[in-house]
Amino acid sequence: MASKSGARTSPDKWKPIGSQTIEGNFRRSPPLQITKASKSGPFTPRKLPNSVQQIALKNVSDVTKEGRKSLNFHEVESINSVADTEDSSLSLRDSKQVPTIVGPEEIKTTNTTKGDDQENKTSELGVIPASAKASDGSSSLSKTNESTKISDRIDFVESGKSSICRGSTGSDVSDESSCSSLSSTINKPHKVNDVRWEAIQAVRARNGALGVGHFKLLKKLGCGDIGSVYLSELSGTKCYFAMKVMDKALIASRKKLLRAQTEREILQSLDHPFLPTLYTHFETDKFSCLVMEFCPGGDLHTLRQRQPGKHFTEQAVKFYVAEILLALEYLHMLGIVYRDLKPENVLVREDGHVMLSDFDLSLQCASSPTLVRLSVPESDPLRKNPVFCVQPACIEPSCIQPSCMTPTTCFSPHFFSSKSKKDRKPKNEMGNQVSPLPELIAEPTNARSMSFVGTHEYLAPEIIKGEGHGSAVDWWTLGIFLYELFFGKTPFKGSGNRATLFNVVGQPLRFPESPVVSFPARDLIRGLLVKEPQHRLACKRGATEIKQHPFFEGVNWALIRCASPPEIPKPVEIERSPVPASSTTDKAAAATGAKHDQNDYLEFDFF
Ligand SMILES: Nc1ncnc2c1ncn2[C@@H]1O[C@H](COP(=O)(O)OP(=O)(O)OP(=O)(O)O)[C@@H](O)[C@H]1O
Repeated sequence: MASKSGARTSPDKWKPIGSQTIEGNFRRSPPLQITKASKSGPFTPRKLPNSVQQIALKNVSDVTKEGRKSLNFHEVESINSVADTEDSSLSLRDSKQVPTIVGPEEIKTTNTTKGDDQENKTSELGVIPASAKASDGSSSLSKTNESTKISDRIDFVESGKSSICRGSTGSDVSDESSCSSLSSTINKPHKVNDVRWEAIQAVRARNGALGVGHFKLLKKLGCGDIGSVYLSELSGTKCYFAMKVMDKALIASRKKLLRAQTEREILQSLDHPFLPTLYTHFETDKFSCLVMEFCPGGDLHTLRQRQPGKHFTEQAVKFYVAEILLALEYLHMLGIVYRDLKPENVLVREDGHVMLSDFDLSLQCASSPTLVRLSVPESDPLRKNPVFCVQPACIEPSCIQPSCMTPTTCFSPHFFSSKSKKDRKPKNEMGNQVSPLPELIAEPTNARSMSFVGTHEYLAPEIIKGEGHGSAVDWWTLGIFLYELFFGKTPFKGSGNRATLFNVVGQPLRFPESPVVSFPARDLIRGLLVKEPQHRLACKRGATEIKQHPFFEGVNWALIRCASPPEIPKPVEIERSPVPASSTTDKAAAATGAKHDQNDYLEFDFF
């Protein structure tokens, strides 16, 4: 129950940065997720009756027409996997339209829900016809070996959908103790100076466990596949949070408990400047709630659309990609393959730095980060004073705080190299730079999944081809991400999702003539978008390889979080005045079953 006490708040007057344009902006469809159970033994495709497959296929087709949605079609477990993230489901990560296929029961539900729509969607993800056009019209891909493979993959996906057996590993993830990388929500050493963390701890110390009664829900921020997110205030503290509220019965009926659990467990384990903080989580009879850091700056997709030409400058791209790279490196260290990188999943914090959100498609597996000492010449001062503060360790406050007293100097100009042009190495030598520092290799190299997971335009070729994938998919998606931030579009987008998949596998990478993007930037994108994962940049030494690329030349990795962001969101306004009856918040409240109490806070009947 939302508190009835406290000053009056007008949730609809709350204005996040860019809220004026966010609503009007085109927002890509949320991800499609097709999932099949993980299993612990060797993968054996199972088939459901054709009729069932057709229904499943129709729903895949349905979502593929919608645009950029994540696919999550888990077919085989990963080696060393604690758990692949999903139940056996096919779902559309769309707040309005979320058909889900898990087992026969759920297919039935979906069938009912989708009704007439299904017929004309069947062909979209069916076997791709021999004459299928594979690109935006400029180039076509007739049925070659590659296209045959994609078709086979789609057939495989279809057959995979029919398996309703949840693998034995599917429930392992529930046991926190079974995954050494997961730690308690309480244990967040990097939050010691965080006022929100202190406020939460103070309530905890005073009242014991936190519950929904400690929060005022102010505004609905958005809706995902497994829950709705609300701006909330810890009562009496003026500390704001994003609270994700998940209807337990609903997610259970849609076989998404495992996804919700995966997300919670991953969030619990995180303590990194560019990843979300889970302040607390609690359950009511009906709802499961995650209280996270609130990002008032919206997501990077929306922010990009507000830029001149709808693309970021090189300096801005460098900043955002550097932060996301560190986040991915940290995740890989924890044995988490993220799998769903895209601008929509990158949220802009109050201070303009970014964080990667949305972990329900991630793969958890084992990782053994290794510190590799490179040979350093006798004369090198590093030999006497070796620098052991490798990148991940540098997120420790003790490591970077002293240098962070003047935040604006960390990124610009010192974030970048101050070398003059003539001091710079020729381009052909640039790729061979080797850092004398110890290198951390954080790749979960043994991770392998056969799941069909991600967002069409971001899917790595090995996922589409069903060859099994590992952490290299995150480096592929980083390449697409870079490309999109630079050019305002993704490189392989076709006229439909099927064409996009063909293009990813079969079309060469091309760059538009404008905007003009530097050679190192294009070189990095090329390195990341190598179709064979074993030849892709970072496939061997992970993020370390990418950090050493000339595009990031001069970046002070340890101090990025102290650097000046390209854009800082305006402070959040929360005007405390009555809410007009027709307000957006009222509509959100009506949609979610919430209503305003006498103080204009959202009050949830279901609590
Ligand atoms: N920490 C946050 N701060 C601000 N807004 C947030 C935050 N987390 C989520 N949101 C908003 O809520 C929306 C729903 O988030 P949520 O993570 O539930 O779904 P999603 O990102 O669409 O993906 P999925 O369907 O996989 O859950 C997001 O699109 C975003 O606009």
